[in-house]
Amino acid sequence: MTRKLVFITGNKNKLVEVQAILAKFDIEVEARALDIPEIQGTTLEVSADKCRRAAELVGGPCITEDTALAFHALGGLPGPYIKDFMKTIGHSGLNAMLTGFPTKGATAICTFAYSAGPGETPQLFVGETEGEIVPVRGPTHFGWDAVFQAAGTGQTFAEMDPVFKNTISHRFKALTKLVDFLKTLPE
Ligand SMILES: O=c1nc[nH]c2c1ncn2[C@H]1C[C@H](O)[C@@H](COP(=O)(O)OP(=O)(O)OP(=O)(O)O)O1
Ligand SMILES: [Mg+2]
Repeated sequence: MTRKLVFITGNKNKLVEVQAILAKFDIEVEARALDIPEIQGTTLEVSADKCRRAAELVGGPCITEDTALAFHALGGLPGPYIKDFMKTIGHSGLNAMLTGFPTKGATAICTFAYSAGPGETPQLFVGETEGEIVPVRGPTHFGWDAVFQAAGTGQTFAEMDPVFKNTISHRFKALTKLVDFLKTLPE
């Protein structure tokens, strides 16, 4: 039976990837384009709080997702604050931040959260993909895709066939964990 999930996100590119990945698991995604306020804290704290607020807003079960980009040379920053960094300093700024540091290594971290409804503690599912920050290569329409070269591929996420990105990405890895969890719930 096809399962339906309500996904609260203001990001159309995320939605496209989530729908493509979950279609393979026979899960239909109903999107609500709400921009949920995000607190400061660890990626886990930000993710759990975002989902708690989303469940209150929609009044039922839902999923949310928070994406972080952790630079190894900077102790994991910008982490969950990558969106503000992108907006403020852009692709070249992300490269410039690492000038003089011995490693350009970065971890893309995706944290999905599932809440069974208002007042229900969100369950978290984390996926990570290793890579490094490189000068822009490929289309620039999705966040930092064009400056993140995934380890072992020689390609930035932006250069890749989207179908391939969806088999190695932080998002794919987190979603497989969410799918395993959903299988334990009644239909
Ligand atoms: O696979 C990705 N490849 C490249 N860039 C990405 C990816 N996934 C998220 N991103 C960007 C979007 C935003 O600049 C930041 C995460 O912030 P984040 O708060 O999780 O996303 P968002 O505010 O755009 O949407 P949402 O309404 O789901 O919170 O990293
Ligand atoms: Mg956000």
